[in-house]
Amino acid sequence: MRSEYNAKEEHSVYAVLKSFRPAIRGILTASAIGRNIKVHYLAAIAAMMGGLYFDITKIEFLIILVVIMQVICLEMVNTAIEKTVDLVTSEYHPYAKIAKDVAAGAVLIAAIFSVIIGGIIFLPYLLKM
Ligand SMILES: Nc1ncnc2c1ncn2[C@@H]1O[C@H](COP(=O)(O)OP(=O)(O)OP(=O)(O)O)[C@@H](O)[C@H]1O
Repeated sequence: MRSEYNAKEEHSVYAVLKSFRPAIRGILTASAIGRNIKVHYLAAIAAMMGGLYFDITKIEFLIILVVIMQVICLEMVNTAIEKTVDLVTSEYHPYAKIAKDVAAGAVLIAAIFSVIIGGIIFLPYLLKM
């Protein structure tokens, strides 16, 4: 009976809303401590304003939004991995190096592709000016 009651509590709307709190705290913390994420935010704002200015199509705008979401989420995961590695060791360790380098590499790949995708979308509009 007791476990059934707990399950109900855990699945209540309040419990679901409460579970958002650490997630929102994570977004704010990553925004405050991350240097690169601020650059991503600026690029995201510029891309969205460019999209509005050039009146790009709905599909193009959706692609821009997906790319923005991808880069920002990867940057946050990168920060989480960096902090986890720092928590585990402050000593030099080859595995720590691999973990941090691979996480940073994932962000770099996403950022490079976002520039390419941005170029493919915006270049025709820029050339028409
Ligand atoms: N404990 C460690 N062992 C081995 N190499 C490490 C270790 N910590 C960091 N490194 C190396 O140094 C690089 C930079 O790590 P650092 O933690 O300073 O991250 P960062 O990229 O400068 O990010 P930020 O400045 O946002 O913290 C890593 O990519 C990795 O190659």
